[in-house]
Amino acid sequence: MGVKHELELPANLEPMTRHPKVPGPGEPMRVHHSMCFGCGLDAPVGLRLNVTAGEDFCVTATMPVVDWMQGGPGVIHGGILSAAFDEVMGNASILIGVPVVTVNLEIDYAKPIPLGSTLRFTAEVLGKSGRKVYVRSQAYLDGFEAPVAAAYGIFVEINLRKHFEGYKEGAVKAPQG
Ligand SMILES: CCCCCCCCCCCCCCCC(=O)SCCNC(=O)CCNC(=O)[C@H](O)C(C)(C)COP(=O)(O)OP(=O)(O)OC[C@H]1O[C@@H](n2cnc3c(N)ncnc32)[C@H](O)[C@@H]1OP(=O)(O)O
Repeated sequence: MGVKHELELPANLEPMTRHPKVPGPGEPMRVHHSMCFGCGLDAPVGLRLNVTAGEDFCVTATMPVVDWMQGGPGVIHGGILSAAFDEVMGNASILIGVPVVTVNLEIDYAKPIPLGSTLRFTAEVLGKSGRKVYVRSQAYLDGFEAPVAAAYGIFVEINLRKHFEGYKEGAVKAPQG
């Protein structure tokens, strides 16, 4: 069946501006947390996604599909792909300069994705309405014609300090030295 679904966007989308301090097109997005499962370089197990800023409200990313990501024999686990979409779309939201967390994630899985392949992602912020940020992402194996999977996410703006208050004591710290 392939990628079939569209996110219903509200009518009252607000104009967005790209934050002046985010990386320019072609530059790497900054790791938001070194122990993050999605992008952190110190995380003991993680996707270590490399996300690159694009034009306007777009990012791209690549992810090698390695053996520990296996779900069915020889192919990626759907939850791993979902986590990758979450991370890539969260990074796209950074371009409009608001700290967000995911509240809703929808995925279309169109083709099995073999271990040993490299996934390429595109993601773009479609709009903002109040605290809600609407994002879409697609994943490709060869070229950019037919996506092998696609995702829509709704992210909600948070007050970073307040949101994580009470959880930081339990945070896993990066190894020293
Ligand atoms: C790792 C994190 C680092 C963060 C640093 C920032 C760096 C930038 C990102 C980098 C990349 C990260 C990528 C991974 C990101 C995750 O994976 S985050 C982890 C998973 N997500 C969570 O843990 C979020 C858990 N949820 C919550 O804490 C609370 O629901 C929230 C998000 C604080 C919202 O609660 P609230 O402040 O009480 O607000 P509430 O009125 O309930 O909702 C606000 C609006 O959202 C709407 N909404 C709420 N839930 C839903 C829903 N499920 N569906 C649709 N709409 C909804 C409400 O209807 C409301 O709409 P309006 O009435 O304003 O029109």
